[in-house]
Amino acid sequence: MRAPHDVIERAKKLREELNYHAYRYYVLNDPIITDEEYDRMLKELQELEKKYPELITPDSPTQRIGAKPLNGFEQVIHSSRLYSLDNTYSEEELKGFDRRIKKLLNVEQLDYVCELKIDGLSVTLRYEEGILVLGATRGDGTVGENVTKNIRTIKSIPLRLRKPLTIEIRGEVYLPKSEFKKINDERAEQELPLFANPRNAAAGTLRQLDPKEVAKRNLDAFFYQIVSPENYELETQWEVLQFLKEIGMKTEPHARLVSDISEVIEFWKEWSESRNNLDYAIDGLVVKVNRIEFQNKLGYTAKSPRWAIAFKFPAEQARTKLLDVTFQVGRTGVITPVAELEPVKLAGTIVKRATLHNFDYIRDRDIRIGDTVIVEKAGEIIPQIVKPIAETRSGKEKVIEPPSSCPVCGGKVGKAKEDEVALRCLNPACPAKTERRILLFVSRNAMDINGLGEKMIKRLVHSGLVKSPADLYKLTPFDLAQLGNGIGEKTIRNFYKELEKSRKRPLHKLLAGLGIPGVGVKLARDLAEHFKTLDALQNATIDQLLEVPGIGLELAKNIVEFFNLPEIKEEIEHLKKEVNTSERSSKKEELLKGKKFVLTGTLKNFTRKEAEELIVSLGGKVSSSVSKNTDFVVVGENPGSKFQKAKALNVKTINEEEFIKLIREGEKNDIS
Ligand SMILES: NC(=O)c1ccc[n+]([C@@H]2O[C@H](COP(=O)([O-])OP(=O)(O)OC[C@H]3O[C@@H](n4cnc5c(N)ncnc54)[C@H](O)[C@@H]3O)[C@@H](O)[C@H]2O)c1
Ligand SMILES: [Zn+2]
Repeated sequence: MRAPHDVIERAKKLREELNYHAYRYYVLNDPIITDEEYDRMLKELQELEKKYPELITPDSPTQRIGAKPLNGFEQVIHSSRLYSLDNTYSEEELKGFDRRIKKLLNVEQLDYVCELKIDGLSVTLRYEEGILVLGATRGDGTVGENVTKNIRTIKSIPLRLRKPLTIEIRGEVYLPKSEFKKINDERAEQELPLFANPRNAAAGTLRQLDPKEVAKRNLDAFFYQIVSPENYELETQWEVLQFLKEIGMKTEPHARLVSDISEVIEFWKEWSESRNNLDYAIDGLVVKVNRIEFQNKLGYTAKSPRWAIAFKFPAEQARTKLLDVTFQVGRTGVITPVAELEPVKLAGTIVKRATLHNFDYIRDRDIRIGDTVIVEKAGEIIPQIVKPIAETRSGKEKVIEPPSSCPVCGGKVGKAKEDEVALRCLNPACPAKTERRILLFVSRNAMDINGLGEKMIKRLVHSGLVKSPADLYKLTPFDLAQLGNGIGEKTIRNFYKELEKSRKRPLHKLLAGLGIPGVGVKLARDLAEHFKTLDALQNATIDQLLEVPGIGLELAKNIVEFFNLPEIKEEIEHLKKEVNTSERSSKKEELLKGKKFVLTGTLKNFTRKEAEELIVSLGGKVSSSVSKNTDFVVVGENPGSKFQKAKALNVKTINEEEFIKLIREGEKNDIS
């Protein structure tokens, strides 16, 4: 039967759309539709192609997986293909899968292994005689990217196996949720686009060209597959998992062996509920036929194994009404439209507001006030509006117009650069901008001026007393007292104490507080270390900036541009008169010299990585196990066995507060 014209057109449209979104997802790591929407379109195309096989083109998204490797990495031709997985969101379809393969195998009963489906990206590792020699991404399944150097930075991946095997092992690299949240917080602070979910963040991280940058983010990995398991006398997937553990690979600890599809469904229900308790994102289960002999009999389609299926959890989405749109003005004047929603329950919390990103986003999706919309929470980030449901419109919905003037100061709005998506308030003196700039300047990672809360900053800015960070240093007690209510003598005294301390902070703190586009806490440190003084950095050329690891051309240009802005030049002249502008670090590096630290449990103010970096920057050492030679064990929440061991060995333990004290000590010494 020949496909009718409209079907041909529809298939073409779907192919184009799917290819575009696959490109955004796999190559740019920046999807703009949800996985559920993508999967729905893919299913529609699959069904059309099933009915009219002549519609299948070699480039159809139903025939291929992933994407071509990025330029910049050496290509790796895989020894055997890496496949994608078929997926379903429905119990009925899962039962259909069970019936189908039992029929194909001609058996009554089947064992399955249920594994949690980690939302990361697949990698394949090659060990030769026990030594890690290659790590590669999946790419398009046939050709991947050689990311060995980046893989080596992942601490849980052994560089040497417990047995001297030559073996190829596959698994999933992921970014822990806590780390994902931290990276997005940093990006939000810098007004950089956020990663949509941990998977995109993990892919964006592993596919960076600079392993040093990769090492700074705590990627982790789980493994679940061995190529040619028969060669190691393994007969089932369950044995594969045990074997992987034996040779030193990390496997996901919740996998379960079951003997019936109903148990799979039970397991799926359990995890749909408790998925949020894990520190890694999972988007479903992977259900695998346990016997490898059966797997081999079933084989593969163009895209995926016939012996496995991803049984996905429903997306964390809900429908609600868009009541209104308000506007938030950021530090650089970016105006973000915010959806005010009829409160709705989503993944256990009540959501009232969600981001609409920018006005192009609104226009592309034709979102209107009064619409019924889909809100989604992806991972841990702020909820976003996915799209309106146009069918439910009454005709009274209102088109959302970008504001013609700044909602805070009434100033002119426009785009800073022609190709920019964001709309900005162009008034350099906009109080909303000033407020945000001051907030950044006084924050803990920057100048750390305690005792200056959001409210007080608001009052200082609105009274006109503070127009820039340097103005903080010119405030008189009289100015402060004048602000009225709640600002007593004690508050004022405390403020001056903190302000004085901040004058002597090292350069990297100042840099972190200036709001240089694209420069977060870590880069601020790197820049300070490299250039030593603010003068040197201010006068740095693009070439000199490129010498700093982690700084690319785009960023270097932005930094130069930033320091050339007349208002920034002026601001810096003022600041130079008030605060230290050099990175004096000699004494600081001595502070913890030779001291050995072990960390256990979760800290509230730092990630593990940050704490480790701090210790190292102060001359200390961090090791992973407690011994008699350990000087301090820093104990966070829910400490592990290291805490017991420390007590048993009589090693000094300190809590987070004491740890912070120790470090503050470092900063004081550094500046005195
Ligand atoms: N939103 C978008 O624009 C967009 C675009 C393209 C693709 N996607 C999404 O990407 C997905 C398709 O991507 P895909 O081809 O990588 O497939 P997939 O992520 O759905 O499933 C296959 C992958 O699962 C991973 N996996 C995790 N745990 C596993 C385990 N225990 N055993 C085996 N594999 C495991 C492996 O990396 C494997 O490659 C779909 O869910 C689709 O919605 C979204
Ligand atoms: Zn404004």
